[in-house]
Amino acid sequence: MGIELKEITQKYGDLIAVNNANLFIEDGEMIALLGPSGCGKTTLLKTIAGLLPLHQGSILSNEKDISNLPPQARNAAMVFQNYALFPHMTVAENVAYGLKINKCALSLIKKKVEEILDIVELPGLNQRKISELSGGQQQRVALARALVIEPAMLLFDEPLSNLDQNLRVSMRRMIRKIQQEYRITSIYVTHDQEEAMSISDRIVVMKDGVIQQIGLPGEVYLNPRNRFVAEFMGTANLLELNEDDEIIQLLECGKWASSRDNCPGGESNNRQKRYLLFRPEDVEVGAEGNFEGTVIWHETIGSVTRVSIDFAGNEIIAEIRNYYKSGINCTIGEKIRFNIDLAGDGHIVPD
Ligand SMILES: Nc1ncnc2c1ncn2[C@@H]1O[C@H](COP(=O)(O)OP(=O)(O)OP(=O)(O)O)[C@@H](O)[C@H]1O
Repeated sequence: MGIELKEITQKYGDLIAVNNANLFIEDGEMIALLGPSGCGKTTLLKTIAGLLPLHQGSILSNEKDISNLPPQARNAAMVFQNYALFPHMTVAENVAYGLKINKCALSLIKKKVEEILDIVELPGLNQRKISELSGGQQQRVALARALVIEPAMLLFDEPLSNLDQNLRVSMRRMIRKIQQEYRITSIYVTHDQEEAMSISDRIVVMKDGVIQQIGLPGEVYLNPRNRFVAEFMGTANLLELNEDDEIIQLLECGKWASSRDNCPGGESNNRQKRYLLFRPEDVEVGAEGNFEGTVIWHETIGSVTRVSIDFAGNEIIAEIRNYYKSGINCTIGEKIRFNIDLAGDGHIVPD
């Protein structure tokens, strides 16, 4: 089911929680709503679910206006951070709940519950009480309960926030696999850019109630529309440009200078601050580097080492792969040489 949000504005009293949101979600697509706490993600999700009355705008589902339909008529299922399960009921009773409400035959309920528990990899736990399950298992039950009613739309509100890192990774793979297999149109709210990138077809980045950018994960990462998106999507090296683009001259990068008219930031108003953006993986540390800076700090986690370099008063973060085998020596306070690869996806971004 395709969903279209048209000029949605939501308010709590005087506070504008969502400001003129426009978005088209394709049938079977998984969209991540990404942004910091308080930016309006949950408000937008609840609005789509019908849990909040619409202040302004409209919601279309397969071109039919559903703006005023009650939640139960929208054929949507929600999965929340806090699982929202009935603790005194068994796993099977929790999963069967929606089917019972829909007055399904008992034999069908039993079959469906077993099938769905298999899909979320919880076979054989039908009779366990919710309180006897781990957090990860409880979230799988919540997912099973959402899936079992075969919704046209799945809405996730930070469903993995309570789980540890390893479980989050395995759960998000499971969610993505099921979502793709059954092609359920889905919206996934998160403040974690890594989760958004890994789970979705497209990402919608929000700030202060306003959609900042909509795009494929790679697009939003490589070509952020502004400084906020650049920083929210991962570590960003941002060198502020003065009116003469002094830093570009300093970098002596003709290729970059000639490509900058093609990027959105390149056309921005001159009075607005503008930055040259590149990511840590675009900085190549090595003795033959054209530039020199001073090491401020460095840390190694697994195979990746991050080095912070003071470069003409700007802090640049570089990434070194296999530092221990690389022969590169990072010592705090010592000079280090590096190159910056702007040829591919370096960009000028406005504030
Ligand atoms: N019921 C409410 N009454 C008044 N203000 C609210 C209500 N719910 C949310 N808000 C405010 O609306 C804004 C958007 O909140 P919302 O919960 O949609 O953000 P969010 O991006 O989902 O945040 P989080 O990631 O912390 O859940 C915030 O400023 C919040 O304080």
